[in-house]
Amino acid sequence: MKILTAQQTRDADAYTIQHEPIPSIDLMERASTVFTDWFCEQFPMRHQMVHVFCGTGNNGGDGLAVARMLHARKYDLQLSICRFSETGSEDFRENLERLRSLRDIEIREIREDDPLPALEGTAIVIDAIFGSGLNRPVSGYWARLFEHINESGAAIASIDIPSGLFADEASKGAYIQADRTLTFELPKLAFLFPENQNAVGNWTHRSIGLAPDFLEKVETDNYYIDREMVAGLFRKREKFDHKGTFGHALLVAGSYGKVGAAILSARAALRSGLGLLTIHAPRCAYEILQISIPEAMVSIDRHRHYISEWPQLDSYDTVGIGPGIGQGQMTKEAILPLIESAEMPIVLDADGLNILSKNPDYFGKLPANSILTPHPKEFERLFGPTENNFERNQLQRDMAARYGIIIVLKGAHTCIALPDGNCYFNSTGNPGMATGGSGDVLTGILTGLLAQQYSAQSAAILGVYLHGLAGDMAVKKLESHALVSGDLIKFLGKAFLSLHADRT
Ligand SMILES: NC(=O)C1=CN([C@@H]2O[C@H](COP(=O)(O)OP(=O)(O)OC[C@H]3O[C@@H](n4cnc5c(N)ncnc54)[C@H](O)[C@@H]3O)[C@@H](O)[C@H]2O)[C@H](O)CC1
Ligand SMILES: [K+]
Repeated sequence: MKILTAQQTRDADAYTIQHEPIPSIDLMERASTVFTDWFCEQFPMRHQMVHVFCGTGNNGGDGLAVARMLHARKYDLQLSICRFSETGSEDFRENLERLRSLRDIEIREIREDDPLPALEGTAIVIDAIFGSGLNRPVSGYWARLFEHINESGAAIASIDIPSGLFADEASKGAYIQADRTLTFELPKLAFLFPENQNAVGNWTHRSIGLAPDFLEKVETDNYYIDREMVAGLFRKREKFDHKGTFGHALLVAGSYGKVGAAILSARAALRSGLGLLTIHAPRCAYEILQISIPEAMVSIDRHRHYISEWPQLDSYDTVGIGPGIGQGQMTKEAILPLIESAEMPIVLDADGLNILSKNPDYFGKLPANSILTPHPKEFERLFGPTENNFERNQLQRDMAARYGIIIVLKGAHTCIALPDGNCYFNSTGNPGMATGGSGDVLTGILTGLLAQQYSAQSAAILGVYLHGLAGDMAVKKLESHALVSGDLIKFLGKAFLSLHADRT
């Protein structure tokens, strides 16, 4: 699914009006009906007061239409228009007329420096003040109004985007802190960054029927990973496939006290359909690995506690490096030449990344299309600090392009930056997965998929999605406090199965 900029959304809007064709007031009516239906599902109780705050642009027009629709559905309403402009957009004015003709909804107007309106903590606020047309940060009196609404204790539902938030750049002014947001047609980039989590709350998107041919053609470099995209990447096994078809991976993992990371990663690799797995680990891990993962072969380092060498790479389709290896001098001296000698895309995680970050001259030696999986702190160590998530996203994109690698920045919406400049944001996963070993599991999945000859791009998108999906399935059975990373491996099979269902 594509992510569009505010300008592209306006273009989609205009194209739909012209080519469907549909009068713009009717498109607003359609959008408002979509919001109203969603709102009634979210807040089915009709005894709470609903206070609709409207601006004077088209987002405000939506708010007026929604008020009319909720009135017809017997909700108790109060309505306030924030008078930024005396005229307002054409569709705003038309909806104001329609609402006035009902006569039984009181329409209050708020002008700059008026006393702030009374707002009950038990009310529900519908935020229709600014939409995607916001063109400067909100400050002064209107910022105080936003603060008043945010602090009222009322539940807040935003139409399209929380007012004051920019859809595709960092937000500097005041913004509404919604509990829930329904956005029209496609997700907005700002929703995917953690700094905006307290603005968008629990968000969802629904189609308002914007022109499919426009959405098909419009060019973007941002995508939201959905089931359809992933089902298209996933390959089913054929009758005459054998273990040789599914590749042989080498996993370089573990050190004294961190053999568990190697186990988690190895199990995840095997559960993602890998043909053969060899784990290269220090001597202290030998019995532990042989007993806990009978499916894997073990290549033993001459050092008892740390990795200090690596096996010949000729017989492997890929190498996963990092889980639990530590950052000792010996390990560094083994890992850096390993990176340099690999001729196929590899997966680099955890201490593998930390070693790399201290040796930036090795960035350029990474095999093309290698997958790096930093969390935000590791990303910062690798590529430096940034002011906000939009800047960090740009840096991620630039680094992926410069070094011809895939950077998987882990987070609530893990972002996969490809060498071609495109970014894919994940839609699966939950806070229960923020637990030790979760990253080791992802490394295993990615290594397993790469060895099976998925392209590095497909492996990254499919692997990240499956990892989150397994977490979503696990959390339904276990609740997020109780989830441990080993559970992700247990639910990988179910996650694969659900993709099967989409392919048949
Ligand atoms: N595109 C769609 O798919 C549809 C969108 N709809 C809704 O329309 C809004 C976008 O409406 P637009 O009129 O372009 O913008 P806003 O309502 O956000 O209002 C902008 C309005 O306010 C002025 N302004 C901007 N920033 C500030 C500020 N900081 N302080 C004061 N005034 C400001 C600006 O000059 C404009 O006049 C979209 O989000 C949807 O909700 C349609 O209903 C249907 C399809
Ligand atoms: K809004």
